[in-house]
Amino acid sequence: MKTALTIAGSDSSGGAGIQADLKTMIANGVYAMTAITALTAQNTTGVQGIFEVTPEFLEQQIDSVFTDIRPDAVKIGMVSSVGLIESIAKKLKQYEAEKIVVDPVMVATSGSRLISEDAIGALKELLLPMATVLTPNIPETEVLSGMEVKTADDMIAAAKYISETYHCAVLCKGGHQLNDANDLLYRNGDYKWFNGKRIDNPNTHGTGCTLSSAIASNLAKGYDLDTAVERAKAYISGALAAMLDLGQGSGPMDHGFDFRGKGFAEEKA
Ligand SMILES: Nc1ncnc2c1ncn2[C@@H]1O[C@H](COP(=O)(O)OP(=O)(O)OP(=O)(O)O)[C@@H](O)[C@H]1O
Ligand SMILES: Cc1ncc(CO)c(N)n1
Repeated sequence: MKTALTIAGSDSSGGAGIQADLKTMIANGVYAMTAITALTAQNTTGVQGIFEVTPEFLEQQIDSVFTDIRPDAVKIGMVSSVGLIESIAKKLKQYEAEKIVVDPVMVATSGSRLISEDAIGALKELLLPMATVLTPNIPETEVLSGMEVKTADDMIAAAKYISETYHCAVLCKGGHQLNDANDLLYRNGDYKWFNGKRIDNPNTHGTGCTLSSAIASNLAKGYDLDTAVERAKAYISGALAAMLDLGQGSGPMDHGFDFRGKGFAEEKA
């Protein structure tokens, strides 16, 4: 079985972060492992608290994983401080990790900030150049490029800048801000649109985490980047289309939609 590691923060409400990553990886057919950067006390209405692990303990978790079950792909999500970013960069270099998906998490869907200002510099300098693919949404694309993004052409210009500056492929997500389901992949001086069907669902907590984990899972299984993005978008469309409606804010998706109808969930219930 292929394996994937998520290095990210825990979301107590289960819709984003580590929990979304685990659910997504299982649903996409890989064995999932975790290195937790922080615990958040969080729900669909906001983030009530953040408790970071120390860089030393994050390194210990990454050591434990790589020295035993080597991940075929790695997804990096919420990393809120410079020390944690330095630890991840050091350890992934040491273990020569491959297929790294970086989701440059900055602000939760609920509007809460998940990274310190100085950590953005470290993210750019240390993690972006290691990424097989980077998955910013529009606001993150603006921060990373220093450009304003209001149109599809702006997305192309900003993704080109980020890709050329940090030498990585960039999947700029249209998301809730621009055209919902249409994402742009910029790579090696060329670009390609992945157009999804917009699903009319206000519950989008954790969409970014879910997409990046689904891409990492499919890269782990050996699919090329285009196919991995295609398959990840099909998975997220299914999870949104299941129309789960939980909580008082922007709720989570149904990560297990594909298990149902096969008798599995019902039999085990
Ligand atoms: N209503 C929708 N219908 C279909 N696909 C969607 C919809 N909203 C978002 N997506 C897709 O979900 C994926 C995640 O994009 P999005 O921009 O929402 O991420 P994000 O803003 O990083 O998420 P988060 O809210 O977790 O921070 C993208 O592939 C995007 O195209
Ligand atoms: C822990 C965590 N990571 C990422 C996000 C982004 O959606 C979130 N809300 N919480």
